[in-house]
Amino acid sequence: MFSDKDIAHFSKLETPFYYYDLNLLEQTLNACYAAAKSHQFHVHYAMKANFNDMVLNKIKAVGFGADCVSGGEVDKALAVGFAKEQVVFAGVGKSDKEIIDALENDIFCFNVESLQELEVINELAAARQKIAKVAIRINPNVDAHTHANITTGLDENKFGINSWDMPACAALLKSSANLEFIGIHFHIGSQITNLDVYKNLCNRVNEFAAWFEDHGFTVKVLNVGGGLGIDYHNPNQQIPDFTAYFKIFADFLEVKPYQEVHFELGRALVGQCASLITKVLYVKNGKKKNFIVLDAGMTELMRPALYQAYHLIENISRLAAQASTKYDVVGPICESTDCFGKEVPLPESFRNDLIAIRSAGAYGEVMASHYNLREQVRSYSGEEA
Ligand SMILES: Cc1ncc(COP(=O)(O)O)c(C=O)c1O
Ligand SMILES: N[C@@H](CCCC[NH3+])C(=O)O
Repeated sequence: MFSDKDIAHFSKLETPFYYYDLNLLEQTLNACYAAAKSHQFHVHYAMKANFNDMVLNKIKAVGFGADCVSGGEVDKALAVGFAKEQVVFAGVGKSDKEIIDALENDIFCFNVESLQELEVINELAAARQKIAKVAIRINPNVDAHTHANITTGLDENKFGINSWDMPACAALLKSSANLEFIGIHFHIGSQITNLDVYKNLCNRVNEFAAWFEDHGFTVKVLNVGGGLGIDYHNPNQQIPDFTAYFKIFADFLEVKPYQEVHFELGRALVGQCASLITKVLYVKNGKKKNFIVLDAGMTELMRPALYQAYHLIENISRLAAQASTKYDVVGPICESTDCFGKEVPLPESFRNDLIAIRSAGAYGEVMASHYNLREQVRSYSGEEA
């Protein structure tokens, strides 16, 4: 929800830009931290969701670790001051250079996604007289019941090591002198709103942890990934129910006294704290359709074009007016999928009206591109208002 002061401030800034509500971010982080702490759970923030400096600084200050998916993210996490013991490196395609840099930086662990990657990390660690801590990312074949394009834990997905490869994985771990097995890792998908799927995940985590322990390994870390969704239809009910989320794991995971439970939340922490603020360039009233053409497009926020994702769209120049007209709200990019919403009910809208596209804090600014040689999208926070 924007105050009159916010909107007056926006009208002085060049659009389009991401606007971050850092107070809301802080409240969300504190709620998550407290809920996790009550079960002694550890959270590594999934940096891929948003690596804007303003956001990362708040997250680091609360005390979360960083879950990184590229050498660039590892470097950034260390540069903004996350402790190396709190940096985890995941990803299905780590390059040799990225692995070497992470080894040199002595990060906490690698979440390993294939048998070949285990061999490569062992070789690269041996060449440097290092011991690499590894957690095995297991593909548990659990359906996250989310959009197919953001499901990661089914047999047909590219992520993780499949259950039938566990004997080979155990053998490799035993024969690899430069690997230290610390635990198991899972991530079944993103924007999960049906919390019941996490019960299925917990059952699989329990089975795999028992399997590794039966085969002579000590499983110190149970990393269950992230994926908690947000309510894109109600951006003003902003803080996800972290208590209910963590309670599922507290109730259904079998945790031994020497084990730690790790989470990698992204979207739930940052999703509601930003909006993309854009301006109406043109209004086109056709016979079949009315169009609003914005100065932001899929180059600034790709989710609708990529996953037909819903984001609430508001004309914040006319908040008091009735939503009397239906518009297709589109961007300036030369692609027909460059559309933020079809038949969106809005007040009658005019050139230069400010439009807010809500819930854009996660996978928004970080997925922006230069397609059509667009300028890099700007960002501001309420602290500058
Ligand atoms: C391995 C891993 N961990 C954590 C996340 C964070 O997911 P989310 O933003 O849905 O919490 C992702 C992205 O889906 C991921 O691939
Ligand atoms: N980028 C996706 C989520 C993918 C999560 C990364 N594993 C989104 O915008 O919803």
